[in-house]
This record gives sequence, structure tokens and C-alpha cells, in this order.
Amino acid sequence: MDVAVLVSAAAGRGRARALGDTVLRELRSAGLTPTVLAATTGAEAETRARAAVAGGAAAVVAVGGDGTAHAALQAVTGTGTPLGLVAAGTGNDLALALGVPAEPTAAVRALAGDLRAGEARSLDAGRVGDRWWATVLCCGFDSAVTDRANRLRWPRGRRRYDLAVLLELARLRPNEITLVMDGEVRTVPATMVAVGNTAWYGGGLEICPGADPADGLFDVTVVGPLTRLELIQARPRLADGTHVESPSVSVFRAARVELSGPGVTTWADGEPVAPLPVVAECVPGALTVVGARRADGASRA
Ligand SMILES: Nc1ncnc2c1ncn2[C@@H]1O[C@H](COP(=O)(O)OP(=O)(O)OP(=O)(O)O)[C@@H](O)[C@H]1O
Repeated sequence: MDVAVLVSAAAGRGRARALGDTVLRELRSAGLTPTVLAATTGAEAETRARAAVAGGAAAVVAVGGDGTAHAALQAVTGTGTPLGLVAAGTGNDLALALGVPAEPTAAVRALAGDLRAGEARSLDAGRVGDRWWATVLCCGFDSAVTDRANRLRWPRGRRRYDLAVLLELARLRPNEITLVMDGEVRTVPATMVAVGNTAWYGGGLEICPGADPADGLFDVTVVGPLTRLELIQARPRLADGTHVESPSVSVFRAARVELSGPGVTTWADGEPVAPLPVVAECVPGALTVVGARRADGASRA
């Protein structure tokens, strides 16, 4: 059985590259025939993965973080070809939501076992235009921070993100966002809006705690106007999803979410998707995964 493998050299500050040989060895010893797809950018990875799927690969295995999975998603979603994950990024929110074993050897064994047994899980996927995503599409404060962090050349790693948070806090103000959720229109001042297929984003923040990637619906978390202090105080509550109890936070469920507002870019799976306005559609069963141990609403499992 031929399996295409994406190894993102940059992911996890070199962790994915360091794991490449181990992953290939484990795949071979499970009786599979892996081929590493040579790619140095996300766009190249998408092109190679699409060709591998068209060529009949039994699965695409993404060794990296959410950005690597996002590249693989563009090739597999809607095709029935399964995605396997080996978590090796700084953010592994999709692997977390699906219960993929954190230990790489165990992750490879789990996905190889499913492939050999012909077992896979069907999950919903988010779509904006022709872009697929699997975790959370966000806009507002959080996407401005990600945008800013990507423009900063210094410092490296987590501290770049922390600096971006400080810079964006300094210019914090809510935007008027219009949401149309399954036809119902609301215009609200929002600090941020998160459209969740799964619960986590940003490397383990449970922004949409009730999101179930197998229910055909998004969970939409809308955070209303917050002061700087309130936003800082809300951050730890994101780690366990208790922010949704705050009176400033509203949660909705919908299969189709239109978002419009001024000068805001949406991000999903840690990657830029499109500037507003966008229409996000939840496409039931569009994504097939192997090696997942949980796919029915992570926080309830
Ligand atoms: N096969 C590949 N080769 C090179 N780059 C890739 C490949 N696949 C994806 N990428 C790109 O590498 C970047 C980092 O990948 P990823 O998000 O998986 O790792 P990460 O450690 O979580 O990174 P970050 O925290 O910077 O998002 C993404 O922007 C992605 O598009």
C-alpha cells in the first residue's frame, strides 16, 4: 500500500524533520510503502499531495503541525483518501482534537493499523471558497495577532507571539462584524469570532469547547467588546474552555456562516485563508482520517 508523506522541515522548529526517518521506518515495518513528497513550502506541499492522491496513494500522512495538515487537507478533502497525522509542530490542534497519539511511533502505528484494517473515520471539514480547513476559522483580535506575529522578524518562537499579543493589545478595539448564521443575521461589536469545526486553536486554546467535527455544524464563539484587562484575564480561561461562561461570550451553532466586517483577515489551522467577507460552510463527512482515536466532540470524550 503506497502512502504519501509530507514532512514540513520548518514545523516544530525542526522537530518534524528530525522525526522523518522514524516515521518512514515505522511505516515500512507496518508493511506500507511510504514516499516522501519533496516540498519546501505549503503551496508546493499541496501540489505534490494532490498529485499523490490523483496517482492513487492510499493515504497522505502529514508530519508537522496544523500548517502541514492544512496543506495535506487541500489534497485529500472531498476525495475519500484518508489523512494521517504525526504531531510535530508548535501547534498540533487537529491531532489533539482527533485524539491522535502524541508519541510519534504510536501515531504511525495507529494510522498504519487503520489502513491495514480498512478502517477510517469520516469528519466534517470547513470550506471557504476553494480552501479547506479542519480546526477553527477565526477573525478579530486573534487573527490580528497571528497576522502581526507572521510579520515580525524577531524574536523567534513563542516570544514572537507574545510580543504580537502586546502590540495588538495596544490597539485593541472591537469591530462591527455582521454574521449570517444559517440565514439569521446579527451585527455585533466583536473582539473576535471563532468558527469551530473542532475545539482547539492557537496551540491548545479551547476556543470552541463544544465543537463536534462529526455533527455537520460549526460552533461559533463570539467574544463581545472587552477591555484590555478583561482580555488578559480571559486568556487563561481559554485553556480549559470556561471563557464561554462569561457574559461577554456567546456561542451559536450553524452549518453556514457568513462573516463581514472591516479590514480583517480570517485564519484557519494557523494559516491565512481570506479577508472578510467570507462564507464558511461545514461540509459533512468531507474529510477521512486514519489513526484518530476520538472524533465525536473532543471535550465530551
Ligand atoms: N511539506 C512541507 N514542506 C515545507 N513546508 C511546509 C510543508 N508543508 C507545510 N509547510 C508549511 O510550513 C509551515 C509550518 O508548518 P506547521 O504549521 O505544520 O508547523 P508549526 O511548527 O506548527 O509552525 P507554526 O507554529 O510556524 O505554524 C506552514 O506554513 C506550512 O504551510
